[in-house]
Amino acid sequence: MRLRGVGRRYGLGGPWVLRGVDLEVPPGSLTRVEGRNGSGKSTLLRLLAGIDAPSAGRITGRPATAYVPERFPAELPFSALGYLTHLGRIHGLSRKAAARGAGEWLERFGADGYAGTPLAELSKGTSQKIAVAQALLAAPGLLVLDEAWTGLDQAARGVLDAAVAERVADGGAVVFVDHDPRRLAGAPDRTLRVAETRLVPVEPDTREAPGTAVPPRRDPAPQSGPAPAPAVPGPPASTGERPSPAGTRPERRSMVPADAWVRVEAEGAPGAELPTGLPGGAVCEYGPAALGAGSAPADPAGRVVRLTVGATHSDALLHTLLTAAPPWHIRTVTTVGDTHEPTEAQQEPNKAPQEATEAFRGSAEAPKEKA
Ligand SMILES: Nc1ncnc2c1ncn2[C@@H]1O[C@H](COP(=O)(O)OP(=O)(O)OP(=O)(O)O)[C@@H](O)[C@H]1O
Repeated sequence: MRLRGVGRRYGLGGPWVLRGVDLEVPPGSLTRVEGRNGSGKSTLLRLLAGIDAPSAGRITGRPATAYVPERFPAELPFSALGYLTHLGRIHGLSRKAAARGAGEWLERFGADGYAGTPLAELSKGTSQKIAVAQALLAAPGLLVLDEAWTGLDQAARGVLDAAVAERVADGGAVVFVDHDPRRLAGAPDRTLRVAETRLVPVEPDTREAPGTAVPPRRDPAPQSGPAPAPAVPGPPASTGERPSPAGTRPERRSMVPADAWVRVEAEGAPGAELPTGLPGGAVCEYGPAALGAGSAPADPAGRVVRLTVGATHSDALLHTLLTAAPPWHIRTVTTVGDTHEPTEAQQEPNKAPQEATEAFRGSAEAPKEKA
């Protein structure tokens, strides 16, 4: 997708919020947008998402696009499942595929217990899960996230981190804004700053040190169209380099107490072996060939592992799993002993609190643990 000379101002003769923006958004790229409050980040993201039109310039080559707004329209007269199914249909899925995708994403975010709940009755955290799920379920070519992590609990943020990595690895483009400068740090191909109506690239060496889990894409991203000549070109093609070893990165600031534990359940490809030297001395309860097998039964297919690690090493562990060759699919991320992070149970005291911090349920073989 390309933006050429794009400008936006509100109202006739109003001041320009954006002006002369030239930008290429290639497939398989991850772009962070930053800038001061009121600088025009959301304006740019709405233009990218196609829900607002430029006052000047042109946008061409838009792929199927999904958008997570800053504020979710909670007043819509739908249940959570009905809304997601409806949105799936709008994104072009068949009714069956939309309903299946809606159910899967509700489960993955640990919100399947609220499938029949009207949107207006959902907590802020669950509403945000629905807002994110509606964007993810059609696997869009362009995913635009405006502060999408805000309001999500720790486990759901991990699910979204993993979903972003999956989208980019599948050749989708992701553009995001987040108030936390460390969000997906180290993963974006580029960071762009909105400043005084312009969009300028941020040099990597002026950025804060990285420290989170989502890896750069693993595969070279296909580049399409003629070579760009914009002020802000697309990110360079992947070199196919392996990311720096997990555990060498500074740890991400987290609301999870340092003495909490994080349990990760991951599924490998047939024959996949766990990377050696897992960060933080991760304890494997069960897995292929009963790796360090404990009391829990091994998954019959031998492809599911459950790893427990100190919270300060969880990002590095996720990073290691997601960047393994072949990568491991993250099934659940459960915070154990997290007393600070709001859980669904805490947000919605009248609703069933079971498995409150579970990102999504494991298979029938996977033994359940109370967090
Ligand atoms: N619908 C609108 N009508 C009029 N002015 C608007 C509208 N939307 C945004 N603006 C103005 O455009 C400017 C940029 O707003 P925008 O929300 O894009 O900034 P932002 O960088 O996302 O801000 P924040 O970080 O606070 O979310 C602001 O001055 C804002 O008041």
